[in-house]
Amino acid sequence: MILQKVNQPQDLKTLSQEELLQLAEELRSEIIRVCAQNGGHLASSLGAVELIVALHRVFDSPRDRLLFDVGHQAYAHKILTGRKDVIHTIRQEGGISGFTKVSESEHDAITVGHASTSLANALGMAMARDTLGQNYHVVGIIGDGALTGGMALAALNVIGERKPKLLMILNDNEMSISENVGALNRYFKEYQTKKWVQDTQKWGKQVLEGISPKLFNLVDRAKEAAKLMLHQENPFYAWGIRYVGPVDGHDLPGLIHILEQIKELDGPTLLHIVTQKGKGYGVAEEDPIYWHGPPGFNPENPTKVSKGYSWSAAFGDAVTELAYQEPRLFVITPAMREGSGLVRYSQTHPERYLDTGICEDVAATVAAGMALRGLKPVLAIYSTFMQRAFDQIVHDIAIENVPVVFAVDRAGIVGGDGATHNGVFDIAYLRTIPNVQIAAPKDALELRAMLKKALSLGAPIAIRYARDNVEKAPEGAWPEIEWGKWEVLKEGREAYILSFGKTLKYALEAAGDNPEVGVINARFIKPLDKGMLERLALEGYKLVTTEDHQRMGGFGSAVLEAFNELGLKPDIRVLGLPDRFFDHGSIPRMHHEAGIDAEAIRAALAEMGVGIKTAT
Ligand SMILES: CC(=O)c1sc(CCOP(=O)(O)OP(=O)(O)O)c(C)[n+]1Cc1cnc(C)nc1N
Ligand SMILES: [Mg+2]
Repeated sequence: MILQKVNQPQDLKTLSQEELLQLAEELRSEIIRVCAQNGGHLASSLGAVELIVALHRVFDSPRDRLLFDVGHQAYAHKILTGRKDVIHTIRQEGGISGFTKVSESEHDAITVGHASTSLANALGMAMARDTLGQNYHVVGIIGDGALTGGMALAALNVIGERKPKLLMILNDNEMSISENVGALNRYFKEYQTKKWVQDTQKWGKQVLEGISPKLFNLVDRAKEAAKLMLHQENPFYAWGIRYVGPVDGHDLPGLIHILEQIKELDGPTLLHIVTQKGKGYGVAEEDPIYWHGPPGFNPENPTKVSKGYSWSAAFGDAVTELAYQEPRLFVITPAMREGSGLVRYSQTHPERYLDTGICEDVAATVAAGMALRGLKPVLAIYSTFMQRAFDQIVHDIAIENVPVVFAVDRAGIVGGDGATHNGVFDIAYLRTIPNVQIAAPKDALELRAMLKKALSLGAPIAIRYARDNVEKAPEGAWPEIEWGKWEVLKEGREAYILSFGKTLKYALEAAGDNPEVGVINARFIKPLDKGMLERLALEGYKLVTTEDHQRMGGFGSAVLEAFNELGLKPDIRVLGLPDRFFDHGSIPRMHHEAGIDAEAIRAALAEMGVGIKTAT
């Protein structure tokens, strides 16, 4: 086993070409083994194996900085940089992160999980290096999906102007999570199929094989001039960035060779490599969408498992039905078709479906434009990724009360993806924006009721739901809902627990059959049901609020502010996530640690002296 001889990247420097090829296969097997055990980003990591081996052969991490965009494709990087003995803990409680993480290793140049940040970060590092008179390589590795993000494209614009010595590697597998979208993606798809491009590549590879880096530089300059004369429409030229490729991203010797030849080139260079997502593992090659991030599986007999009926599926079923009733409904996703439950909708209503690519900011403002001109847009977006659209929600939607409905998925702690993916800030940042309303359904029926009502209200409305399974609502069920009114789920003689969405189950568990304690489905977070709040306070009830959201600025904060406005001071405890990040791990355990579960609610009730009685 070659991997036994490799503990740090410098151990790659002495391996022969055969040993490097063998190492790549061993890394592939290890990635499959670990993902079979833990689940994880299998297809992306398999597709980046040769690239990562070549990078660590040619460059000197951690002196040279390797920045992986999103960081989900970096399992081989983790194994080669001193973490092979802990790779089996990836995404597990107390284990290593599923993404690169600065605090985890000196070899992890950036902490990521959200897409499109690597190039801006790489520019910053290259400029720091040059300003401080230091000398090391900075390499930004970005996927074709992440390159659809505005941050990445804007960074290219600045890089092309500043022209630092910087290597960017476009890992192009024509996939995001779904098939990739966008004009750049289409251009390169066509570009690669052009006969003259393929012939030039072949000729170029032969020529480049046999020449020294110095001569490569001369050839490169001649090629640049020729391409400019041919008015090569390659967009990277417009950005003033040297473009090299496309080359085979699984040809390990070829990759090593080309990296050695371009690593010393001055100015910004983009190496375009073509890879296959899922490379080397049949099922993942055939279906890179399912195997992008599968749950655990049997590596000998890998089969797809159903993850159960989720809130995402409930949303997808609801909009698919609604679209038949409402011809102006239009659904947008920023590159999360599968994750947001929209596969069936995209097939049944393709003419009213848009995948913008990984650009939540653009998606929000496109929705605004649609709403301004008479459509009824629904933007399906994860809570955490909606953070990318904060200004667009204020500037393009809320100020003019533009009617966009946000279907906010993954609200709350999400588990294996960890801190970069938890959806725990949306209430805090949305409720401060005038005109924006926030609702949280308790089940699929209430989701349907809220969705249909929201589309008739003509206002910006966020409907948030967790990463969780839910009972399927009957087809054709469109119940009414009294907008802005909470729902008493259980009467109480002395106290009430106010909660919504996922934490309602903790509230009901804490109340149990105790006649002293009631439970209210506080399903409208903005506007609050102030009439209910006033009644509860005036009638002297003790109150506990609980939410799977930061305590600071969350629902509980809103309730406290409301009592302050009402001039009322009930005995109340506000439970929510403490002021820290929650990494990957078990959701129930993190809820317990955060103090928002049934045990914490009971403790709060006891602290207020609420009698723990059982029904007589
Ligand atoms: C992990 C995660 O959350 C991923 S990985 C991924 C596709 C990336 O495609 P790329 O071509 O860059 O890489 P590839 O998988 O190797 O093809 C998306 C959309 N997401 C969700 C997502 C959505 N939106 C933002 C801002 N960041 C992320 N990470
Ligand atoms: Mg890709």
